[in-house]
Amino acid sequence: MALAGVRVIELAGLAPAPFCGMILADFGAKVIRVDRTKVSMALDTQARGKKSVAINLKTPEGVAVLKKLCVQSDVVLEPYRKGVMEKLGLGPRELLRENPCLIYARLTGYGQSGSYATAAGHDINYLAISGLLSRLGRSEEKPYAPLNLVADFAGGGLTCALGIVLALLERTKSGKGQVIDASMVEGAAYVGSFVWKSRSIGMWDRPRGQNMLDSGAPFYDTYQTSDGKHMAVGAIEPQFYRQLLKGLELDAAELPDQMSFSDWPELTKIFADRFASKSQAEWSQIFDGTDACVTPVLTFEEVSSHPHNRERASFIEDAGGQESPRPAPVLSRTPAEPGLALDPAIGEHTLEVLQEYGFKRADIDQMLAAGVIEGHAMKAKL
Ligand SMILES: C[C@H](CCC[C@@H](C)[C@H]1CC[C@H]2[C@@H]3[C@H](O)C[C@@H]4C[C@H](O)CC[C@]4(C)[C@H]3C[C@H](O)[C@]12C)C(=O)SCCNC(=O)CCNC(=O)[C@H](O)C(C)(C)COP(=O)(O)OP(=O)(O)OC[C@H]1O[C@@H](n2cnc3c(N)ncnc32)[C@H](O)[C@@H]1OP(=O)(O)O
Repeated sequence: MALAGVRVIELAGLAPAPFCGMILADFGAKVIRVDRTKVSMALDTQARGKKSVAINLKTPEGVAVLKKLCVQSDVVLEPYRKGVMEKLGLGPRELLRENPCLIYARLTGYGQSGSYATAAGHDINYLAISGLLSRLGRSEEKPYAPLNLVADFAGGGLTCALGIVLALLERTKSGKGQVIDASMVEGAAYVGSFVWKSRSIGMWDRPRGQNMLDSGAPFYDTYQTSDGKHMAVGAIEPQFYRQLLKGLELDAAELPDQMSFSDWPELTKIFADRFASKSQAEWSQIFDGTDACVTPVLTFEEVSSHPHNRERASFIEDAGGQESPRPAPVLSRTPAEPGLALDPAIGEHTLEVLQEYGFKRADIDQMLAAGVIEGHAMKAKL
């Protein structure tokens, strides 16, 4: 796999950093998640392929353990509020002094500087400060956050993973590590570059929800079908729009022009009436195999059995029978091989990992007795 041999220490976080760690693990990195002690349940639902060690970082011994892990690793990924790692004595200065090759990735909402740097926040706040949230939502309605996909995952976890891979690539030339300041505000804004830069061609001149790609246009929207399901329509180009009209059995000569903004609400009603006259399956049959850019809106229960997804094996099932998306993109020679085992329990691999990183069994036992580390597998054996 592409990242085979890369060792990553991931400090346990809420959602974006776990996703970043999962991407690295999917593509072959050895990812060790550092959990807190005295925690019964892992909040990391993105733990595929990771190992877990539980260390109490509020003890000097715990800090020393983490340092020793980081000295032998390529990447440390931390998801805490600015200043938390420094308070623990685990800031970049300390860790890079001991391991100058270390890539120190800091994934936060607001970044490591600026007046919001130490403020708590979540996806919706970062999206708001990026400017993007102001553009999301239907006409005459308040802004709407599309799940926590944009800041947490696209602008956060994924962008941070890109930063880590770039730093690993650069390190092959310089031999040096570096610090990555991944701000979800900036990552989200960057993901939104198209919106920013396509203002120059008038793409966003109209209020929220009245533009071509933000649910303003009748040919770029979803429509309810007679069975209460939905179809997605993305017939932008004239040749595809003609096919949409053909499928809907509408005559272009009797309709307003496709690009007549003022007629879009009327055209939307006409399309909505048509879509409401047949079931999703009937519309799928009509549009499948055409270039009308019309597809059924599938539920999570339906996606893996849709012929296209099934043919590409786009979804995988883990040992617990839970489905999830296959890692993307697909590399021809060194594709990802996602682990299918159940997610690790907190501290499941403490003993195994510490021994692998050179800790003596007697020292491990001592730290275990003192509550510096915890290991469930270890407990079972004792
Ligand atoms: C929208 C998403 C968030 C969705 C997440 C949800 C899936 C989950 C959120 C709440 C969960 C529920 C809840 O916990 C209650 C139940 C718990 C139960 O166990 C399970 C069910 C629950 C219902 C549970 C279910 C779900 O999991 C939830 C619903 C996001 O937007 S995520 C993005 C968030 N933002 C960031 O990540 C940006 C960077 N981080 C931060 O800004 C802050 O970390 C943050 C997120 C604001 C949290 O601030 P907080 O004050 O809590 O922490 P920090 O200031 O960062 O400090 C961390 C302290 O912890 C110490 N520490 C860390 N590791 C260790 C260790 N190994 N040992 C000892 N101590 C450790 C560290 O030293 C810090 O201590 P100090 O405060 O003393 O400095």
